[in-house]
Amino acid sequence: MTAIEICDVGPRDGLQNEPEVLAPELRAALANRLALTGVARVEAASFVRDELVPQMAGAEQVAAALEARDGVIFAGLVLNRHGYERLRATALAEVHATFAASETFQRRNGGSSVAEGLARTAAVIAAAHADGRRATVTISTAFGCPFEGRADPMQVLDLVARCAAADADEVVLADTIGIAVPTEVRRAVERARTTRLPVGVHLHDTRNTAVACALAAVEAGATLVDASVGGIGGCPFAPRSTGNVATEDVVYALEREGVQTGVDLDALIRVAEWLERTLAHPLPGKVYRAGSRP
Ligand SMILES: CC(C)C(=O)C(=O)O
Repeated sequence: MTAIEICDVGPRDGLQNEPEVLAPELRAALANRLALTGVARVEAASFVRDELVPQMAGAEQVAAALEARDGVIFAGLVLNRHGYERLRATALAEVHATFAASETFQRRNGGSSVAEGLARTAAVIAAAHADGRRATVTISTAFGCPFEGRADPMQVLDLVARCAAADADEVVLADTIGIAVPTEVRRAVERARTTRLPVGVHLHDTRNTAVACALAAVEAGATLVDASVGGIGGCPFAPRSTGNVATEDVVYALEREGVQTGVDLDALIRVAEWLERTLAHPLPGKVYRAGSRP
């Protein structure tokens, strides 16, 4: 049986698009609940400027309120060395450095060119390794950009190769605007694996293709799937973007297809129910409403 890792990005990518700003303690409570469900990793915080993403303010307080648990890695997202310096002062074991494949998106989201985003990422990887931390690189808009359209698969492969040359521990291909279909994802994962880096995918369900894309990615050898409990999320810098694929929807499909995720689906559904009460609105995910079985 294949086994893969699930990274729940709900406390970061999910909550960053909620109209209500949750206090750091509540965001940490979500991460701690997720850590009890068997997910391998939780992306708990984002070390970005408060004025750009107010929902992520107080990342240090989130990190301080996390409860360490065997077998679960808590990670934080950064865009540059400044973000990494903030993360460095915390106990987070893994950094997720990110830049975009598209020039326009990288300019809006990261304030730089793609080349500069890559250089910043390389600097984060070096600093993280010097501190004994794992460094994953997430390439956003790896399938398409809201401003430039479809991504060039060969340009994305070149970026993956550059991440490998910069000694990344893993690369994650992000479908920021939920535009990909399974065949594209399968080919992108296969190409990225030629660099010998472990490859993950980060999927948004904007066009209802994300669960199928996750299955295709795993068939192609992806070892990590990012997803968000309840399917919350979006991107403050991508017009009309919607949530990440719901973690419980992906776990249901993968497990039924014989892929081990290590996640207790019923426990995860209880977290989605708690989140629905906390946010006081229904979440986009399907399985938490339908239940894990008839
Ligand atoms: C910023 C990145 C990591 C992201 O969340 C996305 O591309 O969806």
